[in-house]
Amino acid sequence: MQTLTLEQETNPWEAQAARFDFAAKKLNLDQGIWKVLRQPTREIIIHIPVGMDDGSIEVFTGYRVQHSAARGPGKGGIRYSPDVSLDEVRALASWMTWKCAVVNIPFGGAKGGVICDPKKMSQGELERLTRRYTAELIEFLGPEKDVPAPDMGTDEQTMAWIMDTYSMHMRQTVNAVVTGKPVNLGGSRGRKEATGRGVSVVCDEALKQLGMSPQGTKVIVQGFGNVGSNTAKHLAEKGYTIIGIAEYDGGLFNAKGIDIAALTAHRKEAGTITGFRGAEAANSSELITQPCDILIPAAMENVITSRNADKLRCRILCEGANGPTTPIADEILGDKRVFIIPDILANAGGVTTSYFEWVQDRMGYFWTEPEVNQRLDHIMSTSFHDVIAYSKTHNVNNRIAAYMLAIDRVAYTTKQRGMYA
Ligand SMILES: NC(=O)C1=CN([C@@H]2O[C@H](COP(=O)(O)OP(=O)(O)OC[C@H]3O[C@@H](n4cnc5c(N)ncnc54)[C@H](OP(=O)(O)O)[C@@H]3O)[C@@H](O)[C@H]2O)C=CC1
Ligand SMILES: O=C(O)CCC(=O)C(=O)O
Repeated sequence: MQTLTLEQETNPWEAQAARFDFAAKKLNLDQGIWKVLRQPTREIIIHIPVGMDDGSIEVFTGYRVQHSAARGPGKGGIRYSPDVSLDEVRALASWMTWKCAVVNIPFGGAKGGVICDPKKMSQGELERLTRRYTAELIEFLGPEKDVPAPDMGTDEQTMAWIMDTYSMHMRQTVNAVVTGKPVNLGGSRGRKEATGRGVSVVCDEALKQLGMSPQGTKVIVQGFGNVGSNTAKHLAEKGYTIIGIAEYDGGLFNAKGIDIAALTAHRKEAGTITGFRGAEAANSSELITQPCDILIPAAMENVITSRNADKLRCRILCEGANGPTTPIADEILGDKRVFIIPDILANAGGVTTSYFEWVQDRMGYFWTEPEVNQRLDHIMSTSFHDVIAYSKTHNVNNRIAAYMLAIDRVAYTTKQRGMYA
């Protein structure tokens, strides 16, 4: 892994491939299956014309990558961002395959993205973009084929538009085609908070593993979107002290702990975390290198690289975001004995509750929020211990253990089905 160039280091697809190759080698994976699982099955690129509010026409590029359907339908979010690229979506689709396998739910992996800036678009423009993106993908999506969900820049309204467009084409309401929908359209209770809740469960398990307790445990969270804000909320409710929040447009620090409920209310009103009176303003990139017990990157990829990994001063790194740490940074953090809870385990709470949503939609029978949360907590804590056990048995770090566990499960199914005949 040390031979990677800086360009490869920050390319999410190369980062995914480096971990995959390393884990596959450790598993002594059959060469043929290795080749099958190393590449996505299908990569779709579309150019989407959208009538803008000012009367002009814009053309947006979108992707849907389906990595593997060995264990079930493709599953994974759709990202709206100006920086999204095919390599990023490829990596995210592969991570979905491994993530679903780590938590042992019956899905493969897929991911979508559209190059656009949702913050600069009106609701009408976003709706037209989403509907045409869905229409272009119509034959590739479906409850038994590929089931999208929200990711950065998309939300439950986006999912409602996808569900409606798909249903119009099918001439009937098909709510199981997406998850992360509004509850009254067949969304699952608990889905909105599920990723952050799941992050908090694996933090609890890590503390037990290391002989620590939530009281007195200091946490810094990067990102205060869906994952970051809900992670902070659940950890604060459990007694952890959230001392820092690092957002794109500025950070906050309070050694005594930030009142997360008050910050959430402030952000709702002001549209930003900056200007919050209950903490000092702080530089976001410096904040993630401040001493803390747990650092939780919950914003985007490549925030921990060879350039800053040696400066981190956390005991635990819990990856709420997908791909926040590069392979070279992994090695540096390994030398520093940082306990890493890898993304494909740590943030799997979202897709796990998406699985519950898909199950409920197909049954037409909906669970209460405590029922959903209890099932989620059970899967997250069991999966944490599965990964730790794998890491001990095979004498590898937690990330490689999670990849090995996942690859082993997907390889087994691929082979058993004979998906190469
Ligand atoms: N939503 C889900 O259920 C799941 C999401 N994930 C992953 O979690 C991560 C976050 O997703 P999600 O919370 O849904 O996305 P959101 O769009 O809801 O939130 C992302 C947040 O990160 C902030 N941000 C972006 N770049 C930076 C940066 N460089 N430094 C600090 N903050 C930054 C954004 O700020 P601003 O608004 O100012 O741009 C925003 O608040 C992604 O990696 C995603 O793939 C993983 C599993 C499930
Ligand atoms: O909920 C889902 O189906 C997928 C969530 C997602 O995109 C992710 O886990 O990265």
